[in-house]
Amino acid sequence: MLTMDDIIREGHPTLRKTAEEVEVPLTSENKQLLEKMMEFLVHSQDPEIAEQYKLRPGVGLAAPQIGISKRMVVMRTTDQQDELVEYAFVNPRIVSHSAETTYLESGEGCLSVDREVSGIVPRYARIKIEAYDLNGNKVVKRLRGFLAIVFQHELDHLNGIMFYDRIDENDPFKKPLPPQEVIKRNELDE
Ligand SMILES: COc1ccccc1NC(=O)N[C@H](C(=O)N(CC(=O)NO)CC1CCCC1)C(C)(C)C
Ligand SMILES: [Zn+2]
Repeated sequence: MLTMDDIIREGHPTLRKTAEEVEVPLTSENKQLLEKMMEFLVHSQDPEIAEQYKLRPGVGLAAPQIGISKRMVVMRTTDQQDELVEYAFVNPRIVSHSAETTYLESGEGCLSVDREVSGIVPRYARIKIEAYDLNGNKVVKRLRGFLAIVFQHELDHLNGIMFYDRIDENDPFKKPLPPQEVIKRNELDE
């Protein structure tokens, strides 16, 4: 089983690489890898196992975080109907997104970052994504809320981006402007 020892931490070069596309349908090796990543999230959300192995409560994990530079991510959290959702995505991408942005009031953390980095991490509020699932089937989904944030956080890992890269260092707690306010400002300029 995967434990925190298998998760590489900031400073490891693999976290800054662009991960490679994965051949679909998945080889059994890549399928097993994706299943082990999902198993980590399940374990990390099980009070007994998480306590025993000192696992941080994970809601998402990208393959580069276990040192494997492949475009594969897993997510396990509750959706807006408070239903448990588990996603294993291969070659995921955002095909369209809202102009509106969202962010976690409390900021973000990362399984690969052993320190607090405070500040607002702007994310698209709503996204339409395409990916392949464990069985190589094409998936098209619309995500919003926390799920959309987790997806964007994991997708960044496939492109060598860490959450704190997105915090405005000059004004870490600047709230991203909703687009309608931006439009009003432009009208004033004319
Ligand atoms: C069961 O756990 C929860 C239940 C309800 C709300 C939140 C959580 N857990 C998390 O947000 N967990 C974070 C997480 O897994 N990640 C994923 C990660 O580091 N992926 O690379 C960081 C999150 C920050 C924003 C989205 C994902 C860590 C870095 C704090 C472990
Ligand atoms: Zn992370």
